[in-house]
Amino acid sequence: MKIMKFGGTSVGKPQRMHEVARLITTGNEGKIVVLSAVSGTTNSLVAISQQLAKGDRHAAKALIGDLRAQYDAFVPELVQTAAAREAAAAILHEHFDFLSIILRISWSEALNKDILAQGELLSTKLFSTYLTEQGIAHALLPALDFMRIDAYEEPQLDTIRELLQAQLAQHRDTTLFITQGFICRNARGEVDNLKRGGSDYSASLMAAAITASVCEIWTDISGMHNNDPRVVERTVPIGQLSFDEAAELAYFGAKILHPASIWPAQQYRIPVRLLNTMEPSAPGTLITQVAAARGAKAIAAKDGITAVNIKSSRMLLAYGFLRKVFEVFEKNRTSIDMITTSEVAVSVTIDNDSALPEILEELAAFGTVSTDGGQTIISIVGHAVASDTSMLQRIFSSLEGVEIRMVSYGGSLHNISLLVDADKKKEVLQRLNKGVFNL
Ligand SMILES: Nc1ncnc2c1ncn2[C@@H]1O[C@H](COP(=O)(O)OP(=O)(O)OP(=O)(O)O)[C@@H](O)[C@H]1O
Ligand SMILES: N[C@@H](CC(=O)O)C(=O)O
Repeated sequence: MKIMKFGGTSVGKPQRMHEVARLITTGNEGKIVVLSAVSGTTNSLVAISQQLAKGDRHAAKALIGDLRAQYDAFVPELVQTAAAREAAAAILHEHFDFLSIILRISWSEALNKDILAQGELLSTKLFSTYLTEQGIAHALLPALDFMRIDAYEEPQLDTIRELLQAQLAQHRDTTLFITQGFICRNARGEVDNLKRGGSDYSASLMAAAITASVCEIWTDISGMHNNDPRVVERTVPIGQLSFDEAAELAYFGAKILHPASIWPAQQYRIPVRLLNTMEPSAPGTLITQVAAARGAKAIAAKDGITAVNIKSSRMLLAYGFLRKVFEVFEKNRTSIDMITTSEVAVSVTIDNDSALPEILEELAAFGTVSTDGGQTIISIVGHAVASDTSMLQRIFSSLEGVEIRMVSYGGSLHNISLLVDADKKKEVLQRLNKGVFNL
């Protein structure tokens, strides 16, 4: 059995859903098809929720009206028969009814999660209606019945496996299943999600739960490219990556994959394929345990980084200082990406500044603390890239004149990272494309 995950753009138009139906009905292997919300829907739901949180019901209502109009136009192009249109109208009625009820109740974090879940519920139900209209046998599996996260928002893979297997066992004669990405239930039993872009993570967790033959991630580009195609003009697809390389790229900003989506596949040795719905015959990228080649494969950029600098003469010849610093971040559940130290100073970077005031207050006990916001981590990733003896020279000569705030080299053989001001990101990515890949 395999997993096929289709992202927002792959289900973003009725014609694209028709194309997805063709793709999932080729071959005899059983499939669990994981869908994202129609592209733009989750952004709209976030905006609706934000207006409600601010108490602006009028603005929220207008946004709900706009979203409804988009779905009203979507349905007649998706399905043709009266029965299917009636079924689709009932689905819209149910979910937009919910969205009108929320205008009358007070906002809470739990309600926010319920609002965000509507996108994947709508896309899967509408897609299922189309499959039914086409006479394609399938079962719609409610992800809320088997996707689980714990109190620390970590997926509970064993529980997911047990619950998903129980669901599949109820449909022994079915070989095609449709389910929602992104959404899950939390430790309190409430509707929750795996964070933005989390449908990839859902797919990989499901692949691990059923030990799938492959986890296919279908999107709008033919595989992982060597650089961010949104920023750099000339980029090329990468045929093969190891799990370690893909994980580093996803974590350090390659948007095509959710950062956490590699570990479940890697743990259960399930190959991951990145494929293009718009060009299904393109080879895309295959991600497996081993790296096919050494050297730089791709460059990624991670935005929204803050550097925290601690200067202290007490650090001089002292031991245990770094442990105390790290404990502050651990206590505040904030992970560190890059670190550099000298004998009297340490700088670390974080991508989540929600606990920054608490962290700064606690660090002040150790020395002088300062921060630099608006930073970007640029990572050059590839198997053993750090042991390529000409790599550092190529990186630095292509970046001559650009101020580099931090360098991480040697922590991982597969990654060289630089911290630069966010407004230098585009220039750095472009210059490295030439310097590292000759493109
Ligand atoms: N290195 C890279 N290689 C390929 N695509 C990249 C890379 N870096 C950024 N991207 C962007 O990632 C996009 C695909 O990811 P995206 O998350 O938008 O897909 P999606 O199929 O809409 O999925 P979802 O709805 O689940 O988020 C591409 O359109 C591309 O612009
Ligand atoms: N719909 C969610 C999840 C996903 O598409 O992967 C989002 O836009 O973030």
